[in-house]
Amino acid sequence: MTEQQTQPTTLTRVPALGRDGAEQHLRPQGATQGAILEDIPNPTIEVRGLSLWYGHKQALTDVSFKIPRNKVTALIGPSGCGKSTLLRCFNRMNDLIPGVRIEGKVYLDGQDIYDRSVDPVEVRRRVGMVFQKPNPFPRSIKENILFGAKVNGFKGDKDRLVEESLRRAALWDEVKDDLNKSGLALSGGQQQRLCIARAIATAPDIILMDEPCSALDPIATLKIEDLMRELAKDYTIIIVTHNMQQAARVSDYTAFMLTDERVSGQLIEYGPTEELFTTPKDRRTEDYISGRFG
Ligand SMILES: Nc1ncnc2c1ncn2[C@@H]1O[C@H](COP(=O)(O)OP(=O)(O)OP(=O)(O)O)[C@@H](O)[C@H]1O
Repeated sequence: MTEQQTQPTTLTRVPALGRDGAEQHLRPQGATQGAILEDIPNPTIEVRGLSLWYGHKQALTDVSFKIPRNKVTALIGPSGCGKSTLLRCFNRMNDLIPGVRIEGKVYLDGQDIYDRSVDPVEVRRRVGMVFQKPNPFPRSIKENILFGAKVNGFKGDKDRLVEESLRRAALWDEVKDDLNKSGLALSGGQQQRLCIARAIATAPDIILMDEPCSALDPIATLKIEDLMRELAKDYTIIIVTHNMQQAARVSDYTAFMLTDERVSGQLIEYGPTEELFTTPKDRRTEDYISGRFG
């Protein structure tokens, strides 16, 4: 566990709730959360009663919430609580893991992405993903951008696509004279922005980011955080982060998840980031954001 994970966020202002008896949790501990449906009109994603098992092991339990369009939503919670599993449900990446069973619904713009009629490849085009460790292909910068576009049968102006994708990922000025250089020759932060540009090039609606800054230094991290805010003007961004300060800095909405001895992968609390960090409704959220566990 990193130092950042254990430190309470400086933005935290927790309410003075009692520490004992009935006030321990505003919601009964261990209760399945059912629907946590903030009033979010026209969400990009709606999750309803989502549960997931890896073989016999349950990793998500009855998760329901709506993810707002063109905002940054952060998934936070202690290690192993199911954040990455939930994130991977949004582009059907869990389908690729043998033995996975899913119940419940994930609607993308009102369409159930697990419906038989839906092509998972099309889902993954609409829902791009950026991983913890930058993973450019061992090809040129230009080829990295064009790869997904080619797979999707892109017929437009390739040079324009490369430039626009790199501009949107705030990388163009740094690489415009070196487009044939290997993506692997870039710095870690530049590689991550190249991966974001590669995701953007397939014209997604949503970009999933699974701890995108955990392998980066503080300066590269701030650049990616600025970029996330910029990208949220055009895309719905969902980020998994261990770093609560980062969640507080970049996200509009935050979902707090927990696995305890009774229930795996529950959504404990969800709402506007400022509210969740300053006036959490559930004692477990308060304990987590103030560094008392996890
Ligand atoms: N491919 C898999 N096969 C079996 N179990 C898995 C698999 N991936 C995750 N799990 C289990 O599911 C649970 C949730 O894992 P997940 O990676 O989603 O949690 P997380 O909150 O993202 O954790 P971390 O913050 O440590 O990355 C954990 O108990 C984990 O061991």
